[in-house]
Amino acid sequence: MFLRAGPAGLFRLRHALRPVLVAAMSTGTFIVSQPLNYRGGARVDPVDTSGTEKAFEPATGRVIATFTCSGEKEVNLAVQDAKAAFKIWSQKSGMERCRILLEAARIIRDRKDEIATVETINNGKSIFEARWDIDTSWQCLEYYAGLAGSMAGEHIQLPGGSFGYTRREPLGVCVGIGAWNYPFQIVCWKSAPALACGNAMVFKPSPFTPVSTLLLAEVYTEAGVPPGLFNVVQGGAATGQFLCQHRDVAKVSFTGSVPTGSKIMEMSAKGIKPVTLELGGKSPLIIFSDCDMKNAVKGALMANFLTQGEVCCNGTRVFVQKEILDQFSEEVVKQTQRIKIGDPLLEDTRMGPLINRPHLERVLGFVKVAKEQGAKVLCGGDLYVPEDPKLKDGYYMRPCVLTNCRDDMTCVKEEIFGPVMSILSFDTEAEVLERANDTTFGLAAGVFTRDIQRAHRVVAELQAGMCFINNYNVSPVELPFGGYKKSGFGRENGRVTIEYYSQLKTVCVEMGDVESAF
Ligand SMILES: NC(=O)C1=CN([C@@H]2O[C@H](COP(=O)(O)OP(=O)(O)OC[C@H]3O[C@@H](n4cnc5c(N)ncnc54)[C@H](O)[C@@H]3O)[C@@H](O)[C@H]2O)C=CC1
Ligand SMILES: NCCCC(=O)O
Repeated sequence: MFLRAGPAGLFRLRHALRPVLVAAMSTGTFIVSQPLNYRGGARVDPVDTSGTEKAFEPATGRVIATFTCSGEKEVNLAVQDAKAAFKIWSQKSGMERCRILLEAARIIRDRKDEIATVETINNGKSIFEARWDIDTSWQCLEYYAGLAGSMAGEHIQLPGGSFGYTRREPLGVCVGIGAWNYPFQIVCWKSAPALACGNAMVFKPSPFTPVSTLLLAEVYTEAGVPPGLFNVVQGGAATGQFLCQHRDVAKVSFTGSVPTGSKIMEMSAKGIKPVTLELGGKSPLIIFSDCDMKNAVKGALMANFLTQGEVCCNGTRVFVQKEILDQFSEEVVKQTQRIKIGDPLLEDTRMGPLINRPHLERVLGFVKVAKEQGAKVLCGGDLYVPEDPKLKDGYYMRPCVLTNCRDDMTCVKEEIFGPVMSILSFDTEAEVLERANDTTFGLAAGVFTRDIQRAHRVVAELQAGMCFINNYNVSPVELPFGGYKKSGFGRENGRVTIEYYSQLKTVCVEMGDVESAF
């Protein structure tokens, strides 16, 4: 599918052909034949291996790429290239970095349809949604481009004309490790602040979704970052471990599950490396009886069914005040049954396939256990086989709404990471707050009410890093995103993320004589 990048003429030809290529990309046709590692400003095959992996098109179950996982030598080469590029990049002014990041944002905007199409093919989410993800990706680059030029330290006056100042300095080579649910957005949310602060990055995508990260690598090169500033190594746990344990890596930013996050923290602790951990969740969404019902129902769908429910911050525990339980459930079911499932590249599809067969079976298993434990299925929760024969081996299921749920059920306690909403009823504000917080996770939470005092009182009590009032799962890049408790720490997006990709140097300047104790 991708033409090889080579001389400038061929590069221009590829640009000219892009709209045609995008139009030609349909479900069941895409194959990746180029190398999937990126080092020194070009696609490369790894010099050594820690196994091979296959990437699939979830819509059809077809293999779209077979690739080599990077071994220790390849990881080392990527880190050394990043180290060399860091020397050049970290010496640039904030405004110079700003211009290059803005150019990268512009290229992503121009290539939005192509990147969204590749994302849809490899992840399974609908093209409609993938375009949203690409928007939040270039917006992130634009946002941090804006901050790059204004990063500064402080000047502090001291007695006798002496003074101090602080310098905000980059960390060095940062590692990013991503999950498969938002492949392009995740790599942008990590690399944009890292590069804006003057760091280099080596990124490892999930082996399930290796493809779109390469497009970002090419975009950065085209925008003018030094070769080696942004490198990609492919692979699974072994490759990730080589990265985390590498002595020249200054920081690890990880998105993924709690057990892997815990291992990453352990490895980083050995090297005293700072980590950002964006982990799982089991977030509460609280619907009070005075809510705007139409918006609350829309919010519940947004909180549960984007990306086939494979979203870490989903509000999967939907607490509904008893007075409106029946009306709310009826309306949610009606709207859920209208969701169009099928070929994710079709414009009117709103739910595509899950990421792979084992994950689909795992999610269906949760529904089965929920029924055994007494939950009632109001709709969905079963396999879906689209009529189109080319989709028959895809990983589809109908979105599921469960009611009669109790706090001790597996579907209410564990992260399902699929399109399964659990409805629970409640009586009072105090009761629902206690139940909402009764979890080891703390990524997100939401509340729907028309009572403004109650809305703020409730979010102040919720133990979650990302709270929504009268909406859910919107992702403005200006707002910090991250978890409490086992959902992790550190933040992505917003001004505060600068703190996680830079360090402060304090300089103390004596203007008089040294007052010595000796
Ligand atoms: N808080 C957030 O922003 C998000 C959290 N997640 C969470 O991620 C999970 C789903 O993603 P998965 O990819 O299945 O998670 P995962 O933890 O299995 O894998 C995540 C990444 O870590 C790598 N990895 C696995 N073992 C490793 C090791 N020992 N050392 C270094 N790297 C290793 C994987 O290859 C992959 O790139 C869910 O729990 C979900 O809630 C997903 C997206 C966003
Ligand atoms: N835009 C949603 C980010 C959350 C996630 O990566 O799961």
